[in-house]
Amino acid sequence: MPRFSRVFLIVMDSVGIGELPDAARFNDEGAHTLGHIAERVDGFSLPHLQALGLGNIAPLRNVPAVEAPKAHWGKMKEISIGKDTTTGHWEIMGLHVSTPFRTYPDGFPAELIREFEQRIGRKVLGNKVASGTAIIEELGEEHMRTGDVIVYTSADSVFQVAAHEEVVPLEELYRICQIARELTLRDEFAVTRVIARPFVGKPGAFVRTPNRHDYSVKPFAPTVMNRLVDAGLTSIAIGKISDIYADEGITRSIRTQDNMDGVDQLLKTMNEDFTGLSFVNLVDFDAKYGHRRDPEGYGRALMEFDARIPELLNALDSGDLLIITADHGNDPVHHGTDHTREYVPLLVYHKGIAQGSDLGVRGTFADVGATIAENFGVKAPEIGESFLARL
Ligand SMILES: O=P(O)(O)O[C@H]1O[C@H](CO)[C@@H](O)[C@H]1O
Ligand SMILES: [Mn+2]
Ligand SMILES: [Mn+2]
Repeated sequence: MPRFSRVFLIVMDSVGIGELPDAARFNDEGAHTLGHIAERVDGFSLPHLQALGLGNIAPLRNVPAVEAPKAHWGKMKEISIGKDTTTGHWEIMGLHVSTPFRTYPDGFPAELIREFEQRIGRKVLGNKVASGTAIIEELGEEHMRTGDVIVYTSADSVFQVAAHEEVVPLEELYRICQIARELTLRDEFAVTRVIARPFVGKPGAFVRTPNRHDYSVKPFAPTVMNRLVDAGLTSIAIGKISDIYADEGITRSIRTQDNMDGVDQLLKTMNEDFTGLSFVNLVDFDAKYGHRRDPEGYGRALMEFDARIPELLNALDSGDLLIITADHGNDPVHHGTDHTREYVPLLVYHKGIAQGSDLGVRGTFADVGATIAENFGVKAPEIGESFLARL
């Protein structure tokens, strides 16, 4: 019998809590996603996360440490060489990404673009590092005129294809991305994720739609989620989770529209009878506010999430475990528009905690995966130390 029959895992995408010791290697000295938002945003407060012990992890303006946190608290270090979503999530589930994913700071090689253009029957615009909203402003009009697709990348290992939904119908864009996926599985053009980035609207007022779709490579080894599925347990993926793990180790996948929908879907699974994991990624923090360097928007999104915490806690049964964490930072006051190399917060709650305890600074994100593995009695990942006995 597992100690907890259901584990609910929430990744607040990009909600980092201060620079990692090796942040300088990533040009991220001084980054502090939560800290800088708290400093910057007037009226910022997170009363429910505060009650769980968020302010006990690190000093945050208006989110003080509390005497008796309702949850166990700590922060976790990333040992993998990377600060992208895939690396962070794979490490959470027990993989050490020791060879960084290949990136393309100067755009993709001409041979790849040529072959891609031939295969899709359209030309390419852009082919450079860019912010997704900026590049559609820059090239969207030309794209609408010519039908050429916009290709861009970032500090992550991503091949992103942006196209207007009325110029390139969604099915075609997805087909185009399948072709890009095929081409970038080759070693010489390796890319972790191909992402369809459809948008709508008129020049000067383009908006991206929720029809984004990611095509990720499969994890290079079985994750804790694979072990759960192999043991006949349930593994529910909500939001981007199925994309991030390329459908590996997942028994059911639920798409979401936004953060609040992600919380709604997680709550629905709390009303279901199952044994295993229900795992949600809340991507708006990162995609809508972190990359856009919008601390106010980010702060509001955090407060909106905070307001849902009581519902989540109430929906839990006595045999449930709730873990809240993140996958990397994305400090909205940091230079550039990319992720930041940070610790991630760790809050662990179940019914019947008289007073939470300090789980300390965890050596790897994989401590979460190791805990889940031990709880369900499946093979432990090669990295990570379970904190199950501390709960
Ligand atoms: O600027 P946008 O298009 O949001 O892209 C961001 O989203 C990508 C995937 O999460 C990241 O690699 C970053 O490039
Ligand atoms: Mn992420
Ligand atoms: Mn991101």
